Amino acid sequence: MAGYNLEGIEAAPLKDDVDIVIPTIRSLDFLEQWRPFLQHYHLIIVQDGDPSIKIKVPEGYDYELYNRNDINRILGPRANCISYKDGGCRCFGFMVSKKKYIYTIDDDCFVAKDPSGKEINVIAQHIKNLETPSTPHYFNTLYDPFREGTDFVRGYPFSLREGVQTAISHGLWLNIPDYDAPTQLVKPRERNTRYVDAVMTIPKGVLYPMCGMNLAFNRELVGPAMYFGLMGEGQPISRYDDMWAGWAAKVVCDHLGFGVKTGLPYLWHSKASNPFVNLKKEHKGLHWQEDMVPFFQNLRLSKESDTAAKCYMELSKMTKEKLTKVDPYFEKLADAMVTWIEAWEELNPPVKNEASEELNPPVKKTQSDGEDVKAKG
Ligand SMILES: O=c1ccn([C@@H]2O[C@H](COP(=O)(O)OP(=O)(O)O[C@H]3OC[C@H](O)[C@H](O)[C@H]3O)[C@@H](O)[C@H]2O)c(=O)[nH]1
Ligand SMILES: [Mn+2]
Repeated sequence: MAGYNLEGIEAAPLKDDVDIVIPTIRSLDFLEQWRPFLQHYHLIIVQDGDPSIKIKVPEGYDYELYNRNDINRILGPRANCISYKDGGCRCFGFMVSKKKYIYTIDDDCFVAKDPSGKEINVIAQHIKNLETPSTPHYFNTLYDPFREGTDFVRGYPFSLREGVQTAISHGLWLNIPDYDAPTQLVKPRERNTRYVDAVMTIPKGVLYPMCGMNLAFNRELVGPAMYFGLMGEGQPISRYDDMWAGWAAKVVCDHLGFGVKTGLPYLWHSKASNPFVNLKKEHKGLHWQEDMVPFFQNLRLSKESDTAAKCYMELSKMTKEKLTKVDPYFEKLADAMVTWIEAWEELNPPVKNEASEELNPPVKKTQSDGEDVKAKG
């Protein structure tokens, strides 16, 4: 055993170091079922769509809620980098958080059970994934060597067994799988009933389709690279928010020496969005991904890019240079990537050392109707 025994992790691990970010355009009733696992954590709710609609947050949760008016007020002209009418708006929550870890979940996701019938504590598993090293340089055939009851197999070089810091933990889904519209159309009744008891590191140099439905990451390592793009209303593409972020964040993690894991935990995805609507939203992505994926596979970031923010600024330049020929949209996206980093750095100024004057006061968060956003419970 490689020495990380997190099996006994308590029900609400690191509750002061995690923010739960939820994009919503419908209802938050799903939080009732999550109380045993999520109620101890602070929520950042990003309300998409019409800001005049009042979203009800179930009693007992501590939260901040931001609608479009709040985003416009806090970011000013830079708000135009945050998607409207697309789940990608969630990344605003990543930006305003001050915590080390983010867990983001969709509002049609529920608690799943493992094969023994035990309810799955997604946060506890994501924290285990993030708090134990990844092994991107050499594949361990017994999967995650840092889990209880497994280890590195014969032939695994000892020089590589320390692993690297884990930046992203990508969870999966029972019931409705995250299929694209064409697949959903030809397999409307397909349900994922297969629970695979494994966590594995995605090897360095390999991309993957990151889904934002059940996702956790270390904000301090990779936050600036987790921009969910410019999608939704007014844009030629939607539902590629998490894909763009996943490709970008993976090349940044590879470059900075961080790891990405996928597998456990599972949640129960309850709602199949309408495949015909989805096809309209994502059809350009189905074409463009044949160019976007090779773009990310072939790019090389410079050694001067030694932080996620610097990597992302370099990525923006490369996006403009290499993808604008695919569609002029990518020039607009490249500019939005720069705006995102500028906004991120304004809301998350570098921490000054003890000797210097007071840290910048945190961004004042108030709701659009003027009352202070208070931790509500
Ligand atoms: O205009 C919108 C649409 C949705 N949301 C919120 O985003 C979450 C995902 O929405 P939904 O469950 O309807 O989409 P799915 O097809 O199941 O999700 C996949 O595709 C879209 C995203 O990339 C998502 O991460 C994928 O899992 C949900 O919380 C909606 O309320 C929104 O804010 N604005
Ligand atoms: Mn869904």
